[in-house]
Amino acid sequence: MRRPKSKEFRKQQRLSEEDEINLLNSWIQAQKPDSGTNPMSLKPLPKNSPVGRLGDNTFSRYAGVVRFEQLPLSKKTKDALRASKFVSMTDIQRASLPHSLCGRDVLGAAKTGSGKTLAFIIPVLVLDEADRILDSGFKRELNAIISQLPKRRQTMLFSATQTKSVQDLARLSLKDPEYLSVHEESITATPTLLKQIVMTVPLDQKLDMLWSFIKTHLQSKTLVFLSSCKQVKYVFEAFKKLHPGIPLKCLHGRMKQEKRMAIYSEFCEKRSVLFSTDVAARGLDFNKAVDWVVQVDCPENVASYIHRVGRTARYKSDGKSVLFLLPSETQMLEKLKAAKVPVHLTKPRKELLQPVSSLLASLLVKYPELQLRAQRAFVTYLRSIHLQKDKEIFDVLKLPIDEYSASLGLPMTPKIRFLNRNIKSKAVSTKSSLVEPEVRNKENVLEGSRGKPATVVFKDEETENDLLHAADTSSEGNMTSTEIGELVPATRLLKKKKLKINLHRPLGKRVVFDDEGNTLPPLATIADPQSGKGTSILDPEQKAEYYKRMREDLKKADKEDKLVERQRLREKRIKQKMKWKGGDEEEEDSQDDISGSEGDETVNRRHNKSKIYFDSDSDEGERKQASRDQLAEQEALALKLLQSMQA
Ligand SMILES: Nc1ncnc2c1ncn2[C@@H]1O[C@H](COP(=O)(O)OP(=O)(O)OP(=O)(O)O)[C@@H](O)[C@H]1O
Repeated sequence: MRRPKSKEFRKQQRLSEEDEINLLNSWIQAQKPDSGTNPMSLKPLPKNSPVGRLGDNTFSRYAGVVRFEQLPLSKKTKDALRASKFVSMTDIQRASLPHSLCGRDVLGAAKTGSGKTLAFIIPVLVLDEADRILDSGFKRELNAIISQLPKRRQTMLFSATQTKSVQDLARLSLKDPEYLSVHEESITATPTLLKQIVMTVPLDQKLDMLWSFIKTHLQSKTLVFLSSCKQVKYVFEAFKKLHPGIPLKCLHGRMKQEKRMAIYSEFCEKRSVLFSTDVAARGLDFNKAVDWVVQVDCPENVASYIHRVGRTARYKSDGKSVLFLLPSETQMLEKLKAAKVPVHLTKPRKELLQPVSSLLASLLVKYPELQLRAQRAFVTYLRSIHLQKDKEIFDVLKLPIDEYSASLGLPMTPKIRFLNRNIKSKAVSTKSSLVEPEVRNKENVLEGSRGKPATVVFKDEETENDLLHAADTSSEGNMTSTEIGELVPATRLLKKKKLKINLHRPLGKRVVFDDEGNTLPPLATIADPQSGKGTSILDPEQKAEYYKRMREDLKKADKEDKLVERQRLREKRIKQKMKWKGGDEEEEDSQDDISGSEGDETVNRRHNKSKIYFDSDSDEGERKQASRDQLAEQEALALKLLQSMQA
């Protein structure tokens, strides 16, 4: 048992802490770097040169040093850094720590994964992801926080895509902040070890493409970005049911914080695919490297792109990313280029495409709740495009909605009310009539999905360079719409005929034609004494004979039907028994996909399994009885019919 520390000991400790603070303060004040300078431009201290107090009032220089040990930090902080194996500082830490330690406000800009967290954690503090926090979406929350802060304070703002807007900074009352942007001279805005690929993919091929990517990268840790919670939920649930051979997980803003943390830790530890919204786009450092970042839906702007891809290739690791761009979104390439983001435009190849739409369609028949998810995913995607600010890139009117709906496995295109309302007026002037599919001109809507049948996809991991077939150009090459069309033609075009119901058509009349093509009234072949067969049937004796034969035929057919039905049920029973026997193994195999994704679901599945066993058993009996009843009913009905005809 730990003995309580004596009063005297605590006093001693307090005094020595006070002494340490006084010493640190004197050191900080004596060696303050000049305001407006970047300490990185100073020479590092020579190795083994003394650190701390050198004489009565002389201290070692701490601006420009490279090791944490050389900074005026408390013993506790230094011990913790050493224990975490942080020895040398990164650029942003070297540049900002000397200023922040002497109490100055800081505006820090450095690439993703470059160590900004420690740069503010050490002096503490903080508004991280500054540009996002200053976004209008967080206005109320930020104002509430600021109202609780003391007037005299030190403020530091950090981001990989820093804001310099005077208006934003005024809101936080920054006082002469030190602007420290350590990668401004860099030729790229993203980490050097990040390999970035862009592919144009028509909307209705996105899921085929994603599925193919996952199936060909089973050994990778992959982070997939989609634009809404509902899309994340649908793709996660549907793909999970298809068992791709790698654990799947999902993360979105509707999850509780504890659940998010659990998924985050699991993803850090295990090779898996994480489907996420932008909730995972910023600040998250997955400590066991993410191999691939896949952006299925185009990010809202370049800043968002940079943060998303920044989840891989962190600090000194390498990483890869791929962005699927719709043919109508290729403007994004120009914006990335202007922001110094080096992307390689890659031609997808057809050999490895594994279409998933038909599998999804079968799943949706089997699981009605999944169909609901698919409908929601469909609507929220269109809404997200509709709400995007950058209209140069995002144009909901250019989307092939019927094809997109079919690609999600949906049997019918759901109604899109918000578009109906907003586009009605525009639809008059625009050729693409998204809200009125029956008059839509296919040429306009299927932009980029014309041409040869399925090309596409990804390369196997081991032979990656062969699989990701480099395009003629990098992002510099402008693509014409014809090129785009040839590049990624549609996997399939599901054309739907609009069925028209003619309310005025005559009802209940069957038209019969004779050999010359003349119309005859219904049942004329039986009733007309001149028409061969009909004559004989109307003869009473022959009629009786005819009904007798019919009855016998019916009985015979009934017997055969019963036999076939019995055989079918027997086979089904045997099949089911075999399935139950082999069920345990199958369940274990599928655990891989289920475990980690939704913990409680594993338990539910186990429950369901036994439930299915008993339910299906009793179902079988009921079904047998029902089919017997049905046959008896049909028999009785046929007899009744014959009798009434005889009468
Ligand atoms: N001085 C250091 N020495 C070694 N590793 C470091 C050092 N500083 C930070 N790291 C490591 O680098 C990785 C990235 O750091 P951090 O998460 O702070 O990046 P960031 O710049 O905040 O990125 P983002 O903009 O994406 O939030 C982390 O795994 C962190 O542990």
